Amino acid sequence: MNTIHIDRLKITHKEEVLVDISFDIRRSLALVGQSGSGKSLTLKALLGLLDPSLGVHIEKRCGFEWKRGVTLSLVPQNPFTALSPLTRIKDQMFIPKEESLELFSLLGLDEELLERFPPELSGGQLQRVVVAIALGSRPKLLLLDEPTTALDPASKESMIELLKTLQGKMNFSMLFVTHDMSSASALCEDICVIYKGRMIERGIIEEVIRAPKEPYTQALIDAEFKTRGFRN
Ligand SMILES: Nc1ncnc2c1ncn2[C@@H]1O[C@H](COP(=O)(O)OP(=O)(O)OP(=O)(O)O)[C@@H](O)[C@H]1O
Repeated sequence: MNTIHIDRLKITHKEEVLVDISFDIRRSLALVGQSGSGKSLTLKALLGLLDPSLGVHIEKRCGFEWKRGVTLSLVPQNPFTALSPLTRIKDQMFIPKEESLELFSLLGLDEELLERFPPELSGGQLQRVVVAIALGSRPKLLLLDEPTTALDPASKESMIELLKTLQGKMNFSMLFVTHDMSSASALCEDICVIYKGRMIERGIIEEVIRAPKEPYTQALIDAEFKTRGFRN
């Protein structure tokens, strides 16, 4: 697995610089920050899906050939709105049936679900279908936009374990965008903390959680773990 480098990703709106960051993705990187810190803009810029009113410039990106929907796939935040409710799941897979069956089996989904419409599935099942669709092109980099937000704690945990298993089997890198430190640390090896569009701290996630250098990182950790006694 190559390390993916993103060098000076800059997003502007008129005179204002909304995002200006560089980061490396080894196996898995969590981009963590509060609401409005620039996480979604960063993902959209990588996908080439930014609002045209915004300026975007990426000085350099390397590590693999960037092709949206082929080498680069997105697991969106909300599985309920990601799929067309009036189209059977099988007609939203866009890959041969044998490959859909293989992915469904890897994801622990019953093949009978392929015949159903999205509203006939649970939130956890829908999220796994969305992951199956994203993995259909065998991407090199999987972008994850808070994909566990809509799930209950047990489904959240099993989704994270599943993503790690799939990564081992299918060999892709992950960029996980979230404000949730506990999910970030459960899924990723590295972290980049983002504040107002700038990287303020990065490193191996376990080390950053154990000894954060920045008060902002500390506040994110406290917000997530304090009540559960994580650090005591
Ligand atoms: N089209 C736009 N034009 C101008 N400013 C924008 C636009 N889109 C986003 N912004 C601003 O850029 C900043 C970063 O927004 P972004 O959506 O990336 O935040 P975020 O970290 O993903 O937040 P959340 O966790 O709430 O999704 C915010 O201040 C937002 O108001």
